[in-house]
Amino acid sequence: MSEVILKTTDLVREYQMPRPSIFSKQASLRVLHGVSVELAAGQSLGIVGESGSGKSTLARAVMGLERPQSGRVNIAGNDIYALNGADLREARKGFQAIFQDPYGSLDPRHTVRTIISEPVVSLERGIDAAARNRRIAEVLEAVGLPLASADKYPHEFSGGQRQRIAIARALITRPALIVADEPVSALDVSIQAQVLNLMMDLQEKLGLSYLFISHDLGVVRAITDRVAVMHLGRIVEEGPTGAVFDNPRHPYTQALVAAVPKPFSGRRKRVRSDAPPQTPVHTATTVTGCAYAAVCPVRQEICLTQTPIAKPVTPTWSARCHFA
Ligand SMILES: Nc1ncnc2c1ncn2[C@@H]1O[C@H](COP(=O)(O)OP(=O)(O)OP(=O)(O)O)[C@@H](O)[C@H]1O
Repeated sequence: MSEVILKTTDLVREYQMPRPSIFSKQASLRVLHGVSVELAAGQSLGIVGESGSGKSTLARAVMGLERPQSGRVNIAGNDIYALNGADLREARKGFQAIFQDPYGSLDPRHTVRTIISEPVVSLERGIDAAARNRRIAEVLEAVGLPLASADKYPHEFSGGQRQRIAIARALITRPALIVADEPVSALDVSIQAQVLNLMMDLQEKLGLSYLFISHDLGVVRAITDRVAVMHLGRIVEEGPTGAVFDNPRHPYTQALVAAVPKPFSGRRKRVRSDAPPQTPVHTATTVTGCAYAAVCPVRQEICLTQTPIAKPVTPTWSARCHFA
């Protein structure tokens, strides 16, 4: 077994509920009921489940943002809630987050340079301006944005570009683990595929590990090696993604999978750039459950659509896609 980058043990998280009256007893809502998950270095673990099942609460607990009432979060050998001060800052460089909303998560008053460099400024206090600028150039290049983007403001970018900025900010401390909470849910389906492909490329190049939270099983199938299914704050099933989705054992997983539209039943398969165009593109099943694909004339990448394209086209195979 390869090195474990993330291990949560019996996480319990409760929220205090408002008292209906001063005479009522304080009630609490238990959202995580002893959640234990494990992620091997360089791999991706998906967390799926209905809205309200506790996925984001788990993400916040892993990120050290909300202390659980009990249980432990261990990242790269560090017990996160046992650390503080310089030790915590050092450990924090090793894990970063990407959130759902590329509009809300970037401060509109700041330039991209300021936004991207914020994690190094707060976690690597001794870093000088030249080293910081080198890091900014490095991460902008990694996410496919021009260096000139650094001096622009978030409103000057599209949703997909903003999510690239969020990814650049997450990469700047050179983390090993990225917690991605619904990172593509707010994006157009065609842009979702580009961002997912970027995340997969970065994983290959940088050896990243992803804790990938999504309610979209198609997206999770595309990007994760293993998946844990959450129901009412408990993990009810965990295993290799293909096996869990193709042969779900828990009735809740069976219901989740059954609720997904047909194209989802396609298996994960990457088409490499040198692969011959042997599969007619109109049979394409996309990562997002769309059934049609066409090559974008601008980006020369496969774009995904929910409606049929006029006629089958032969893509240039300049991007990876997922086929039935
Ligand atoms: N700060 C909070 N105070 C009180 N209750 C909360 C708080 N945060 C979350 N909850 C409750 O915890 C439960 C789980 O919420 P959570 O956001 O983790 O679910 P989720 O699976 O991520 O849902 P979604 O997919 O809709 O984001 C919900 O019932 C939610 O109302």
